Amino acid sequence: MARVDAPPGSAAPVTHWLDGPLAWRDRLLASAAFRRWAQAFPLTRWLARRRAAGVFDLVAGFVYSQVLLACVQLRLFELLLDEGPQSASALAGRWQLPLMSTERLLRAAVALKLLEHRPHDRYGLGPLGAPLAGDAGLAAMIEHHAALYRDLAEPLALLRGTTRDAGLAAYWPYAGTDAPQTLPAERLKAYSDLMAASQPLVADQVLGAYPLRRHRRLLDVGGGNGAFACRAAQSAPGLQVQVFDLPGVAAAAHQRFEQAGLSDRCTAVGGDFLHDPLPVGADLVTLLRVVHDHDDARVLRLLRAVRQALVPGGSLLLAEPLAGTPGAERMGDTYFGVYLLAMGRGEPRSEQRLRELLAEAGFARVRRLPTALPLQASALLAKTPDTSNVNVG
Ligand SMILES: CC(C)=CCC/C(C)=C/CC/C(C)=C/C=C/C(C)=C/C=C/C=C(C)/C=C/C=C(C)/C=C/C=C(C)/C=C/CC(C)(C)O
Ligand SMILES: C[S@@+](CC[C@H](N)C(=O)[O-])C[C@H]1O[C@@H](n2cnc3c(N)ncnc32)[C@H](O)[C@@H]1O
Repeated sequence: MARVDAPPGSAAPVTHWLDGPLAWRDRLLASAAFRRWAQAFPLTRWLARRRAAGVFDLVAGFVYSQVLLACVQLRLFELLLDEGPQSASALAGRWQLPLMSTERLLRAAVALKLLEHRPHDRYGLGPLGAPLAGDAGLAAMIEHHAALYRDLAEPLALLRGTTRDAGLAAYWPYAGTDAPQTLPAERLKAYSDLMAASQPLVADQVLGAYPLRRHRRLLDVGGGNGAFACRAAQSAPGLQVQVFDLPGVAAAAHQRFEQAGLSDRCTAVGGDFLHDPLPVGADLVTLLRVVHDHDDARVLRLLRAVRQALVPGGSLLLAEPLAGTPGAERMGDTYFGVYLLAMGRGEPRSEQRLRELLAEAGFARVRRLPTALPLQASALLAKTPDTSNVNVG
């Protein structure tokens, strides 16, 4: 259905032939009498129950999240994986928590499928808890949400831009300044460590979708403290890898390369990718979880700089969660839409919008690389024209 916008400044109401039938449907669903009928009538009861459960999940979502946070803070999933099923009293003793509240938490986690009841009154991992056991990236992300939830405590203040406790804006200091290269190293460390911890979630998708062996030289722009660069170098033994990030972050990447014994193939350059020239000569540039942090004007500047830096015929691999991902719509428009609003800059973009920006920056063929779990990252591969990089606008 095409969206119909009122022309700017016009007061004439915009209508569509579907408005009438949809208004009728809305009034029906909003009617308590209809809902009473639908939940009592055998043929519609299942749908009424499913809708009610859907609404309930929206109402209770924060409670679910905090049950999960308590499990993560108690390292419950790792414990059950390493030591097997446990009784409530054993866990209460270990955690020095009252037995009653331990049981309350364990039963809450069972209902959320994080845990399962096991024979002899014990608790084991459930189907949603088991994948979390030992996943340091997800655990770090779950613990990090405390800052997001502080910003969300008053959602209307967030929408009006009057939030008092700017948790995420302070956490991501580059989003609130036009001089990010002057940020002190200690303000870069917390987010860089979180990105490194959660980078496997992205690297698994990217490297699964696009093996790097065909490339000679990779430039990871906004590459953080080098976690992806190390994975990339390990996945393709002939590859030279360079990270470009803010000076304090690039210094941390340099240290990581030394510690990993990869300094002969991995290097790091510090600078501001919106103002400083990028190192030239790569045949592949990666932008992983970078573009959605910035508004369109900055993204265009960045994409043009990337195009300049690439050798003719070189490729750009852009990976991040996309808006409108089928089956993961809430991840893009709800989660990242709100997250980036709280951060103070950027937006989740659809594949179509990214294609437009890439075309405007002078990239030629763009194709979607299917990733195994688009919820975690989608990937687009764009090519520079085979001729030299002149006139990139
Ligand atoms: C064999 C048997 C018994 C059954 C077989 C049935 C079967 C096949 C089951 C499948 C089991 C399975 C393999 C499950 C796998 C589950 C997985 C992989 C779950 C993964 C979940 C990932 C999640 C929830 C990721 C969340 C990511 C988040 C919240 C990321 C946040 C990122 C942020 C905030 C980034 C910030 C950066 C910025 C600022 C936006 O630039
Ligand atoms: C969300 S993080 C992603 C890091 C990494 N690509 C990953 O996926 O783990 C964005 C990165 O872009 C870097 N960045 C933001 N603005 C920058 C700028 N103007 N110049 C250089 N790097 C910048 C940040 O320091 C940070 O490392």
